Amino acid sequence: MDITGENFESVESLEQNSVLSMTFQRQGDETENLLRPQRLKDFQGQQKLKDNLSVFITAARERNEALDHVFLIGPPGLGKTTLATIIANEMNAEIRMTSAPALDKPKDLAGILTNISENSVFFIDEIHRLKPALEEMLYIAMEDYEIDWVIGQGPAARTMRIPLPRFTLIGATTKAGQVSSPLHSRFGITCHIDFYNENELSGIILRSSGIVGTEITPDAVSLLARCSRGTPRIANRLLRRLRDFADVIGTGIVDVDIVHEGMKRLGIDLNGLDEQDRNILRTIIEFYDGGPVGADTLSISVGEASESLEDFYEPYLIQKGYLKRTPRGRMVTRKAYELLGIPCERKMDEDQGILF
Ligand SMILES: Nc1ncnc2c1ncn2[C@@H]1O[C@H](COP(=O)(O)OP(=O)(O)OP(=O)(O)O)[C@@H](O)[C@H]1O
Ligand SMILES: [Mg+2]
Repeated sequence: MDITGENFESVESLEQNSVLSMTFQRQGDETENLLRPQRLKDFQGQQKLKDNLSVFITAARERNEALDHVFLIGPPGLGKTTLATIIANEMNAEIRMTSAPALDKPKDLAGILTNISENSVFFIDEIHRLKPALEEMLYIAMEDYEIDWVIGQGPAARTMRIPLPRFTLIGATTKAGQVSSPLHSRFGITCHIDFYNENELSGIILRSSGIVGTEITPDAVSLLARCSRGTPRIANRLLRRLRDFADVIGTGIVDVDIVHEGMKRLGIDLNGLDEQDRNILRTIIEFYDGGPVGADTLSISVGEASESLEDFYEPYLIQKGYLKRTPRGRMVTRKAYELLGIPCERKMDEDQGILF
């Protein structure tokens, strides 16, 4: 590790910078924070995950230990950051938040690790983007609660081991496949967060409407849940837009008519698909005869960054059975043709609903 004694001086200020940049980012998300549950009991859905977490948290608290390191995996907006905050709250622990792209040099990470308090939570978002040198430092920190520090340069250089307080690392990622296995294996608790079903989303919409003070009818809650893409962040965002429509063109109450009108105006269908979702499916059908088409080619064709195509659009289209990822590229299914009302002339594997 190439941390020199003179770099050590600046470690603290750098650490403050990376935490500061996160603070600014989070200030922009005030409404989201308002709706963010703070306790496990308010976190809707994901029952199995909550039950397990609750056991691990209780056990760690009773032993007065730091919780084992937690790895949170799931598409954007499903509650990774929320869960990290909840875990810290339930552990009565301090939380430090940063994201891997904000950690540039090993000293940035060392600065945070050497400044955290006993049993606190350290949250690293987008952990798949951690640089290799930092990842190596994290291995030792997670396992031995120490970091290696090189003092001096050349032949006079010597390594010092600095002990760290016991802490809980929470790493979050939308791309579990890009996290190296040595890092993955050092997390004692792995949580996969899946898309939410309509019941769970209804619970989230009801809770949020109570917080923001929007009146919404039970039928409208269920309909909105269907249109929310299995994603709490989208459910909350759509609820805010529907509140606008209800206030300006309706009676102030979000009812089924307002949901229908709002979804029409926002270009969202009753499966929760938006214009870009349909554009992706239509592009694969019309330009690539249903596929397969490579991810990079597809991203250029639909004018969407490959990151958001892979992290945001594809997981839901795959989960809903409109798209498949195959070794040769992306392919649409029969369901996609049906959705768009395009006759399919290619043969289908009836079992899998895919073209061949
Ligand atoms: N289980 C849940 N119950 C209630 N609200 C939730 C739940 N999960 C998420 N939310 C709401 O959705 C919003 C987005 O969640 P969060 O920011 O935790 O997602 P994320 O997984 O961290 O997304 P990203 O990958 O983009 O960072 C939160 O502000 C919160 O209000
Ligand atoms: Mg997040």
